[in-house]
Amino acid sequence: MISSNPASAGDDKLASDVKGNMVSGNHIHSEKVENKQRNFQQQNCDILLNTFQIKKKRYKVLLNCDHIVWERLESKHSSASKNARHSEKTPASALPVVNEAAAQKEAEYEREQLSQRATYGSLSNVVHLREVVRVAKGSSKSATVRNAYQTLEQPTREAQGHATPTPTDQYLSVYYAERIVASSTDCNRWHIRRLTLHNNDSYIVAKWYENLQSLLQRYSETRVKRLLVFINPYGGRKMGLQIFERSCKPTIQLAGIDASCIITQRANQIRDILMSHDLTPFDAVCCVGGDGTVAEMINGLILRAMQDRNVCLRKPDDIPKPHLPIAIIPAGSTDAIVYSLHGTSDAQTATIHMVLGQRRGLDVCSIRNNDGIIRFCASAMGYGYLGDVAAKSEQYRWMGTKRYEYTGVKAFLSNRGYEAEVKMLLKDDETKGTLSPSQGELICHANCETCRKLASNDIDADKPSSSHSSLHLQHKMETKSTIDNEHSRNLDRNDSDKDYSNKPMEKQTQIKALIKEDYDDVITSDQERPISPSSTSTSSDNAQQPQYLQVAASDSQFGNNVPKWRIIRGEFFMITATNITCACTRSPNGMSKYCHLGDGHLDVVLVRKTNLLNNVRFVINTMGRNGDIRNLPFIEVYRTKQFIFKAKPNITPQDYNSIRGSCQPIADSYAEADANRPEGLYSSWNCDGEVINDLEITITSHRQLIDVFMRGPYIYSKPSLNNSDNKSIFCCCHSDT
Ligand SMILES: Nc1ncnc2c1ncn2[C@@H]1O[C@H](COP(=O)(O)OP(=O)(O)OP(=O)(O)O)[C@@H](O)[C@H]1O
Repeated sequence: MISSNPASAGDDKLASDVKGNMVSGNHIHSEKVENKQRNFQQQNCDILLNTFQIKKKRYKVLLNCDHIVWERLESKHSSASKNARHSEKTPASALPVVNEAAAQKEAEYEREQLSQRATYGSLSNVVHLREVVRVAKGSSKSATVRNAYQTLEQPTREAQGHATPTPTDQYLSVYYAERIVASSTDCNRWHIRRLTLHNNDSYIVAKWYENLQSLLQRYSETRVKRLLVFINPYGGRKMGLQIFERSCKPTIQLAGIDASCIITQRANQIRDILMSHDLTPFDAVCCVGGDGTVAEMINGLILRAMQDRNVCLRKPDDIPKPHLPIAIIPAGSTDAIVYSLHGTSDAQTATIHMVLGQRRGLDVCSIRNNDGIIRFCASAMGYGYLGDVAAKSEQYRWMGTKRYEYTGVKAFLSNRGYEAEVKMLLKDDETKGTLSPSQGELICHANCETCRKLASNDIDADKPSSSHSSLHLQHKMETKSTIDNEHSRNLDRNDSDKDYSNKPMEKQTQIKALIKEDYDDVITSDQERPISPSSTSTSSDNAQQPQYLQVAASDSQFGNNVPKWRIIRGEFFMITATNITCACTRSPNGMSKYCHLGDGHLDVVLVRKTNLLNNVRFVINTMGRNGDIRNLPFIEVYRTKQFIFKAKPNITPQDYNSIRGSCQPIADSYAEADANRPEGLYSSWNCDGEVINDLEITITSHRQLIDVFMRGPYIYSKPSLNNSDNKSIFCCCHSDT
């Protein structure tokens, strides 16, 4: 049904679009209009077209199944000149972008979304109903605002069987979320806007209100109604409560969400509450805090799901997915999880993603020692530099966020490298070593296809390492590694003396020598393996690629693309396994720019022990927007589902028993545990900001184990300088890099 205001219907493009009778100008595509009409019929929804006043100007306003569209009513002359001005603007797609492939994908999606706008005309304002938070009516503008913030939506009198009263309201307010594209570097913040429509005919206002309410019902299933909120008043600048009051509460009220808030009194209280209380009244859990608080919430929900299904908490056969989705409001010191999910650590943006109800699965890692699962981790696990920072920073919490800078510098200067062995389960195409971004690597973004794809042919790596398949592989690997131990130890010793600083080829050859590959039954040294003609190409591009990548290419030609264990030993400045990019305001690209939120893989970043200047290069490249650590010769990046870490491979059982153990950083026992450690020999693991002192751990990625209210970051699209990859490395010591 089309209801239109007879006074002005049919005289402008908007009306002709809707009716689909005429096609005028470049903006209207008859096919699209037909499709739209078909959709309308299928969904049996009314189309409303009326003239309203918006800020005392007359607008033609259209409501169809998905969109509210409004277009200024004005003289043809001024409209034509505006159109001309508009067409002069440079299209966004013409701008060069940093990650072209990813930005192109995102642009495609945006175009799809905006195709509606093209159908309506370039001067139309369009809001998708998916972004509408609330609709309210009233006899005045202020009355609509008052009504919008009222908590309960009373059922209409009609629904209760009473006769409908004569409508009197002449104002209608639509509250919707809008992404702010303030600049190329700042395109991920959202805010709430209000569109107030005025019409003297209160029947029209009532009709619009009813239609909007019924169309919004479509989204009600995915939107939160009853929310459990944990507020950590202790994290970050101790502003959790204020952030919630100022940035979240108004939006939560506007969305009509019934929120129950708990202010935490101690560490681990969130986990304990989630594991012991009845959660059935809630349909989502939210935390206001930093990464440690998020980790607590995720651990609590996963352990609760395991407990509810009577799964062994230490050695489960399978890890069940919690049924409650989570929302995260940033109020910590780093807020890397929120930044990686939304591309910003703006609290209102995080709240908007929660109230709009769009969710995506987030990978979570389990961390195990010999006794079973220690904890689950959602962001990053770091040994070496990051571990030292976490271990030392807690005692300086009184410094606030500055504690990371202070302990960061201390840990940086005192890092002499840590001996370790890493075993990873890799497929050939997951061996990224120094794979350059130009080779088609996509940044995870809103509507990311990599995360949507189902990994149907993957090994069952979501099963814990205690499951049969993993144990089998692990056992074989252990046997091989014992045979091979002596030889590799010699190599490792040599390796620690080497300088990788500016010799990529030499470094690649050394790395190649350090990698042992396990083809289930046979250990084949790189030298013995066939090199295909393509891998011996003399092109300069290929010459820059690591040798073991070339070997990997030859494997796939032999059809051997099953995951294999690879062992890497050496001395490292830092070993990091990232679940997300780990971006934050200080490091907008994060530790692993190309890590995906829901692909079931970890990015393992190995930073070899080199010299102080190279460590500085690494830090500068991690912090810069244009830097890419993968181009640095002493860094290797791998993508794996599971990896096993051993500190100092020749550790004795006595050493191990005296050192191992994990604790919360806030606990008093922390200092005690640290005091037992031999100075400078071992680092700790930093898992979501918590310290783990175990020296042998297995980390497994579990694909999309928890649902989070998010869309993923939108791609940063600053015009590039068309630099080659290497040019984007910042170096403090070489003018050419
Ligand atoms: N009332 C409280 N008193 C003391 N500790 C608390 C309290 N509530 C929560 N905690 C603990 O505080 C720890 C630190 O909080 P959180 O991680 O949120 O802040 P942060 O460390 O400043 O931020 P980030 O992790 O982003 O750097 C958490 O591990 C949590 O268990």
